[in-house]
Amino acid sequence: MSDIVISAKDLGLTFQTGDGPIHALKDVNLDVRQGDFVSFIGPSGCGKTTFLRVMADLEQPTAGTITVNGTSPEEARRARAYGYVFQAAGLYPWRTIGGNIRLPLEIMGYSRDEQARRTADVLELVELGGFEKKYPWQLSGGMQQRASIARALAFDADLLLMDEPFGALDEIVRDHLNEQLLKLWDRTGKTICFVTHSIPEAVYLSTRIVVMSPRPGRIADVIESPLPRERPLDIRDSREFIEIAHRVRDGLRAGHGDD
Ligand SMILES: Nc1ncnc2c1ncn2[C@@H]1O[C@H](COP(=O)(O)OP(=O)(O)OP(=O)(O)O)[C@@H](O)[C@H]1O
Repeated sequence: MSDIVISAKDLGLTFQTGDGPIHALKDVNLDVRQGDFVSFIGPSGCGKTTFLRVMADLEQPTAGTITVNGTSPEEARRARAYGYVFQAAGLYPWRTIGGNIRLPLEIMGYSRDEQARRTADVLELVELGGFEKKYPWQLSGGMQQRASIARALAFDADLLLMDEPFGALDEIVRDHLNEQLLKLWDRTGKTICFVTHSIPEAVYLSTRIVVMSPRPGRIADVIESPLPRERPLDIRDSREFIEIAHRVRDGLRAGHGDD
C-alpha cells in the first residue's frame, strides 16, 4: 500500500469575486507521507487555509488534482478520514466538554458506550481527564483548544488537519501545547498538516516545512527537518534549529521579493 496520504498535483484554486479573480492557489505540487508532521507557513493570504480546506473537501479546486488516502477529498470526508481543528476552539457553551466531544459521535450514531469510551480516551490523550463535566467557560483558552483537539481525535482518524490552532494563545501556553502535540503525534503515529504564522512553531513541530508565497499562492520551498523525533523545548537553542529557521525566513523573504 502507498504511504502517500495527500497528493496534490498542479493544484489551483481561483476564487471569482466582484473585484475579479483571486488566485488563492496555483501550481501546487506536494506529497504528504504517512506519519509526516507538515507545517504550512507563509504571509497572510498565501493560501494556507485554502489548501487545508481543499484537503478537507470544504473548497473545490479549479485546476489540477488532489487525493486524500488515494481517494477524492469528498470520499475521504465521507469516510471520516480526518479530524479538523479550527483557529478558534468553537466549543458549544451550553454543552459540557464531554458533551462537545460526544456531539459528532452522537450524530454519527455511535452507541452510548462507544461514545463514553472514545470521549474518555481522547480526553486522556490531551491530558484533560477529569474535565469532562466542566463547561467550556470553566476552562482556560489553552484547555479549550485542547478540548477542540480531543473532539477532532474522537473518530480516531489517521489524519489531523489543524488551522493555526494555537495562534490566539500566549507564548507559554503555546510552548506547552506544542510539546503535548508532539508527544501525541509520536504516540499515535498520525499524519498532521498544521498551518502556522510562527517560524519557531513550524520548525519545532515539523518533519517537513512548506513555505508558501502569496499572489498567487504557491509553494516557495519545502524543507525536510533533520531534527530528531524527540524534541525537548530547548532544542530551539541548537545550531541545527536556528539554521532551519533561517532557511524558512529566507524562503518567506524570497516570496515577498516581487511585491
Ligand atoms: N471564499 C472566498 N472567496 C473569495 N476569496 C477568498 C475566499 N477564501 C479565501 N479567499 C482569498 O484567497 C486568498 C488566500 O486565503 P487564505 O485564507 O487561504 O490565506 P491564508 O494564507 O490562510 O491567510 P491567513 O494567514 O491570513 O489565514 C486570500 O487572498 C483570500 O482573501
